[in-house]
Amino acid sequence: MRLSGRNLKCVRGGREVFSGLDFSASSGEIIAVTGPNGAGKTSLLRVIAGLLVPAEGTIALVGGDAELSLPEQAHYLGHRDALKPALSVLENLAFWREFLGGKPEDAKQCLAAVALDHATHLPAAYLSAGQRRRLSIARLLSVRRPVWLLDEPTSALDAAGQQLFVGVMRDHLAGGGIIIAATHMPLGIESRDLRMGGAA
Ligand SMILES: Nc1ncnc2c1ncn2[C@@H]1O[C@H](COP(=O)(O)OP(=O)(O)OP(=O)(O)O)[C@@H](O)[C@H]1O
Repeated sequence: MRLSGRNLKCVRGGREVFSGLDFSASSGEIIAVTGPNGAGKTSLLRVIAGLLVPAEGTIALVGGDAELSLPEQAHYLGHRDALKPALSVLENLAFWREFLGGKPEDAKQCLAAVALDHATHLPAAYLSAGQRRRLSIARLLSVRRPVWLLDEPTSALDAAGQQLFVGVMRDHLAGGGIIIAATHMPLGIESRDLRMGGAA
């Protein structure tokens, strides 16, 4: 499987954020998108996820499921955790499994992978920032999709959480997945760098 972007241009609010941007990643590869505030890292992830239309350029996923679009084969984890505060940990995961469709994985196992299985019935409103992030990471595991688009995935994670997340990423890559992660911090895993320029 190969995910690539060619000659991508992104314009937001009438201002060019980036142009002439190329990238490619094959199964088992992770790209760390780095650069200063405002460089366009989130915008690039949103373009790949199909949430923003590029002003120019193309994105292709070769070797995926021909019946599905790229957004249907990708998980987008934004830097804000998309959780419903009144629902419990387990109910939040159930919501996402329903929303995402496809074959669901065992919810308890997904929560165990991020060490949240002790808090399944706690309302999301009561979770700490790091626990909310762990629950968002469990969403990546709840329905298998080959492409992971991650925005500051390690923010709010403590050292143990970061270590767990490295294991989660390694398993995904070993299974032939692709990860594109925007980050200001080292991911703790060998990655290729895509450096974006621009001013704050
Ligand atoms: N909805 C919007 N309308 C207009 N401009 C926007 C919008 N969203 C983002 N921008 C602008 O696009 C540029 C790129 O923003 P983006 O969030 O992609 O940067 P980033 O590299 O992810 O930054 P950070 O490191 O701060 O997260 C910024 O100048 C930002 O102000």
